[in-house]
Order: sequence, then structure tokens, then C-alpha cells
Amino acid sequence: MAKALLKRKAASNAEKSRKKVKASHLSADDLAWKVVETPKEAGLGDDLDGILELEEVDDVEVVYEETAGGKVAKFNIVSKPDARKAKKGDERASGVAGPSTLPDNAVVEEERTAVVDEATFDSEQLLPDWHPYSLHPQLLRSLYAQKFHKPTPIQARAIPSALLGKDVVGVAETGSGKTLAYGLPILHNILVDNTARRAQRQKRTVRALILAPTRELALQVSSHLNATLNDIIAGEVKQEGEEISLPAKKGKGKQSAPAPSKPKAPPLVSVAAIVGGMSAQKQRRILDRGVDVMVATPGRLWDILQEDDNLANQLKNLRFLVLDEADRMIETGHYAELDNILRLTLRVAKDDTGDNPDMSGPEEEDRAAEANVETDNMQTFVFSATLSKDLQRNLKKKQRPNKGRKQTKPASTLDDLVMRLDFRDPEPEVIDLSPEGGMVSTLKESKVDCLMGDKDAYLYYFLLRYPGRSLVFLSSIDGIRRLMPLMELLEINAFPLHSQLEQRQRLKNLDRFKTMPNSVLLATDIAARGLDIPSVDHVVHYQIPRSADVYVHRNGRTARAMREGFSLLMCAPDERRLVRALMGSLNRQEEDIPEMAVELYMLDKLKARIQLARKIDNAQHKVKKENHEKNWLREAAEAMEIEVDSDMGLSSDDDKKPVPSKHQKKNANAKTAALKAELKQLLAQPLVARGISTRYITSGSTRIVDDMIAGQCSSTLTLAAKLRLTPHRTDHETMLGMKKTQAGHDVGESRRKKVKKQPKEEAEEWNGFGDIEVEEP
Ligand SMILES: Nc1ncnc2c1ncn2[C@@H]1O[C@H](COP(=O)(O)OP(=O)(O)OP(=O)(O)O)[C@@H](O)[C@H]1O
Repeated sequence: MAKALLKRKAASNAEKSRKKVKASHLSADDLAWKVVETPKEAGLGDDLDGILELEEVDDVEVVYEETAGGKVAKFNIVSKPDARKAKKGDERASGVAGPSTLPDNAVVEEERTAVVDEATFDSEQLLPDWHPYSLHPQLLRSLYAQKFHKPTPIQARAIPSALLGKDVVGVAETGSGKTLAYGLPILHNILVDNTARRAQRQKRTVRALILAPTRELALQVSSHLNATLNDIIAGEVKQEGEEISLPAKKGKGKQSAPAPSKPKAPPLVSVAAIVGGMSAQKQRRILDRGVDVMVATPGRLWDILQEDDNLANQLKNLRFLVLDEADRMIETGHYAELDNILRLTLRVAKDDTGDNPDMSGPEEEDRAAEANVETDNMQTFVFSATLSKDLQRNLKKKQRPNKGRKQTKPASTLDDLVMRLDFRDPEPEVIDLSPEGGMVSTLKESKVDCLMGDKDAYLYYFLLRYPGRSLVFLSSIDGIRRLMPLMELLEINAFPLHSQLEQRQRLKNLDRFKTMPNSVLLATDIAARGLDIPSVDHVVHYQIPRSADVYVHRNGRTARAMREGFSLLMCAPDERRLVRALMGSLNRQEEDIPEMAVELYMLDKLKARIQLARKIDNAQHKVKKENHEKNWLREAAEAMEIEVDSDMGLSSDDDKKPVPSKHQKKNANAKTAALKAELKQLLAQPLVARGISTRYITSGSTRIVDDMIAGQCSSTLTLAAKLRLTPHRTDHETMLGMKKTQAGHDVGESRRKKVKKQPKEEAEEWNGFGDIEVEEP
């Protein structure tokens, strides 16, 4: 600190001008303090118990703000110009490099894209692991730009087969890159094909249909594919025929006005998402313009298909059909729509005038071939992190039901669905890379046993104890509605995500969750599948998932693409049976999941806050509910031109209830306000771990800086004692006396002994996939 102050006083104007000062003012607590090492010569010894622990901070400029209460010190971080940028600047100034049209903040992109030059891009050298697939150069450049330097295991297995024209059923753990495993072969084929089509000025038709169970997943898949189509060549992001300057990074000052743009040429490959909750007209317009790859949810697509024969005809001639997360799709209540859509993709015998025949089954296929069935080369891809082993075996054995043979009852609706797909390939390639027990190796699982009524407190404890991005799964929308106001009252950044929210709101909440590093998404299982949110630190199962698959997919929102992740299962006594069953389906035991350590002393303190928040919520809820009912009644009565009080008799309930007088209302409001004030006070109090004195804390840390600037810290001891209050980097921000730790570090060992891991034959870089520790039965 002293260093910062001295620096400020010593800073010359010349020095200031060399530094780029950011305009944001920070408080002392926001600065990156580090402990000052005590010089040995001072003879103070090592064990000072923190009393003389000084902290300092570098590269901070102090500015004073005149306020009504007097002068207040604020701080600016001064960043030294980055050597690399400085060099660039020098070069520009000296005219060595030509003037750049890029904004300053695009320097990084400029460097990155410089090598992705269309003419000189050498995939053999730059992407040796991708090179053998001979993908379209546009895709290779994009993979390089996205830093996808090698294929993931599922991509390495699926892409070659798909490029050979085979049907593929791919099962691989969550976050393992399945989207591109099917996406790259599709885009490659269409890119090659479209170059020829464009030359012949042919109209676009849908050649790939990707069906996804939820709107969010469909939108995500479509943007993932679009990002892969973005051809990044030196200095610009370019979709074939389209020129866009690199987007400036968010929040980096003013952006220069866009240069007048040339009329946009259509992209070489067009990918569109057709999902519910968004303007159907707009989606129809997009379809009318022509789409190559359609990513859709079954419900909305079937709605459109019923009115659009042209589109239905296009789907009869698909080149690729994909079922992403097929197992979830049949659970979403859209089975009938899905079935109808899939019927359009069945092969039709040329002499067949009726409904589509069931062409599945090997015998039927042979007969069809003889009976002059229209041949086509549609490829079918089915991908999920969870597909039953039985289903995979049956697919291999080609035991698909057919008309002639006595049908054995399929094991599940999913088996039924997949078995009804009309694979053109007599032997679809079944690739199963799913790990034993369904869990990703970089995931740390844990469990906490608690009473049902204590789950709110445990959740609150967890969120405060381990700040980060936490995705909390609840089984019902009502549960989310109950928890949301509590979270708000407790000042937790929480957002809901469930099917009864408007689509716009769903996307907005998802976006907020994605962009805020310390936030909570309270979600139903619509968020369990496929969503690729970068850096979800924790998944919390507030309620036990209803099946093993759901458990796997929920957990799959964290620990993606080899990142570390953490999951917590909250288990009430009544739910233990479910947990045992859940683990049983995964061939595991309840003891396999280690217990999470909880600081019960801290938990008890939090319970007081929760109780108060519940009281406030109940009071507010009661008023809201009554108001809502009354308003509804009044509006209905007005619409019917009826007097509520007399004719409808609806007022009788109201009559029975004593109408609160103005005074009573005022009292109720005052009571809620008092409760809120009480909660606010509780929230403002530091949470202090057992055995820690609050002696220093109460003296307040924020004023220290002002004191120092005003020269009121006369003795070193006073200063040091006050400085002791500045939290150290490793100290927990809200729980004083506790260390900041990662959730995974506070988890005990699994109660089952682990067998020593066998040494692997060959170390792979992407080694988390399909690799799980073997445990004793
Ligand atoms: N070859 C690659 N190298 C590095 N990262 C990749 C590669 N391919 C895909 N990724 C990234 O990995 C992440 C997970 O990919 P994706 O969403 O396709 O996983 P998934 O297997 O479909 O997961 P889920 O089963 O949960 O749907 C994405 O952020 C994606 O950009």
C-alpha cells in the first residue's frame, strides 16, 4: 500500500503519459494486494501472528474525488503498455508495417489470423492430426483458428466412417465434441457440393436435418456449426461471399463506426435453427430463401411441415439425418411429431402409393432392393452420451423390426425409435466411447446428506462457500419459483431456466449466466442436455435426478472438454433409496460418491438468514397472491360487465375475510419492511468462522486508506493492525477466518477402496475420455 502511495507522489507527468490509464475507479478492496516480505535484517522473526503483516500493491494510481463527505480516495489500475503492442505501435509509427484497418483491441486476432492465410495455409504442417481427413480447406482453417488442433476421440472415430458414407451411432461422454463429430462430415460434403451447385446456379434445398430435443440445444448446435463455417482469413472473418470486420471485444471502449458495407453475398452453406418460441414467420422466410442445414426441435418443425409441402418434399430427399440426444427427444412429449418427421425420411417403393412403408429390417431391405425401391444415399447419425448397450447390440445385429418377422417388444421407447430409423447402411458403425459408470474423469462428484427442509440452507452455504458459476437442477418448475425469491432476498445472482419462461427470457437468462462468473442458474432438466456453457464450475442436484441418464447429462454441464468440474448431490433421508437405485443403474454403489465437508457452525448462521428470507417471502407472497386474485376477479367482472360484489357472489369469500383496513395494511407493510431491514443487517454482518475474533474487523477496513492519505495513521503498529484487515488473496471473501478453496478439495475419499490404476499402454493428450478409475466391486 505504502508503495502505491509513494508511487503516486513520485509519478512524474512524463511517466503518466507513458501509461495507459483505465477510467474505472476501484476501491481498496478490489486491488491485487500481495504480502510484503519482511526483511530478515529487521530481526522480527517469522511468527508475527499477522500483526505486522504488510501488504502492497503495484501499478495503482490514486485519484481523489470530492464528495459531500469530503475527499475520497479511489484507485485506477495503470497498465504498462504491453511490449508486443508497443512494438506494433512503433512499427506502425515508423511505417515498417502498413497501416492496419483493425481496431487496437483486435491485435490478438490480427496475429492469430495472420497465419490463417487462404493461399499459404498448410494444414499438413499446422494441423497434422486433421490433415489425413482431407476436410474442406475452409473447415481446416476454421478448426485452426478455433484452436481445435486435434480431433477428440469420438471425432477421430466417427469422422472417417461418416466421410466414407457410413451411418454412425456415436456414444461418448458429455462435452467430448460430438457436435463436430457429425457436423464436420456434413459441412464438408455440403461445402464441396455447393461449390458445384453454385456454379450451376441451383437453388438451395435442405440436405441435412439435425433434430435436437430442446430449443437451447438446437440454437447452440446451429451456432457451433456456423462458427465452424466462419472462414477466418488474414484480417477478417469471412463467410463465403460475406465480409465482416472483426468484432471489437465487449466493453473495450467506443467502437469505430462501421465502414459502409458491400451488399452481402449469400453464404456458401446456410445453417438455420427452426425452434419454437421464436417468430414462425421469420423462420418461414429463412426457409423460403433456402437452407442447407436445418437444426430443429420436432414440435416447431412439424408445425411448419404441416403447411409446407415443399419443405416436406425436401426432407424426403435428405442427404443427412441426425438425431442429437435422441434419448432425450422422446421424453419431451414430442414423440408423435418426431415419428411423423422421421416417416418422411423412410425410403419409398416406387410403386407404393399409400403411406410410407416400414422399410426397416434386413429382410425387408433385401426385398426392397429387389422391388425397385428408389435408391438414395441418405446417411443417418445418432449421437448421445447415453444409449443403452442393448440398443447398440441390437443395431449391430440389425435386429430391427420388420413387417414380415414376428416383432420382439423393444426394450424402451428409444430403442423403438432408433430401430425404426431407416438406416440405408446395412451395418451402421456403432462407436461407444462412453466411460464405465457414465462419469467423465475430470469430474469430482460429491454428496451431502441433509434433511429436506435444510436443503435451502445447504445450497446457500455451498454458493457462498464456493463462489463460481453454479448450475442447480431442480425437478420442478414450482421448486424454482419458490427458490428464486429467496435467492434474490439473499443477494445471490440467480436466474431461472424452465419451459414456462418465454423463449426470449430463457435465452437472456442463459446469456447472463454465461457472462457472469459468479452466478447461479436454477434450472429444470431442459438444461441437462447438450448445453455447452463454458466454465460451469459446479453442478448441484438439489433434487435427485429421476434416472441415471439424467444424472450423467446434468453432470455433463461441468467438466467439459477436459476441464475440471464438480457435482454435488443433495440427498434427504427419503431420497437415499433413489440414490441407491441411481447408482445401481450405473453399476456403482452409493458409497462411491464421497461426502462433502460442511462447516456446520457456519451453516447454522446461514439458517437464520434463510428463515428470515422465508418469512419475508411468505409475507410478500400472501399480498401478491391476494392482489392477483382480486385483480383477476375485477378484470373478469369488468369484461362481463358484472358487479363483482353482488351478482356473482364471488365477493362472499372476500366478505368472510375481514377486509384489511388501511391501518392494518400499513402495519403489514411496515412489518415486511422491518423484516427486510433485519435481513439486510444480517447480510451486512461478516460471517466469521468459529474461533476467530472480530476485534479488528469491526474497526472497518475501508477507511484505512483515507486515514493513510490524510496522514492519520501515526504509528506503524496502528497501520499494521489496520492493514491486517485487508483480506489476503487466499482468504475467503465472505466467510472470515476461512480459506478460499475449491469445492473439490473439500470432498472426502470415496468410502470404497480404489484399486491401483493400471498403467496405460499409450498416453494420449485427450486422455480423459473413456478413461475412468477401476474400483473394487
Ligand atoms: N477437436 C476439438 N478440440 C478442442 N475442443 C473441441 C473440439 N471439438 C469440440 N470442442 C469443444 O468441446 C466442447 C464440447 O463440445 P460439444 O458441445 O460438441 O460436446 P458434446 O459431446 O456434444 O456434449 P454433450 O453430450 O453434453 O452434448 C465445445 O465447447 C466445443 O467447442
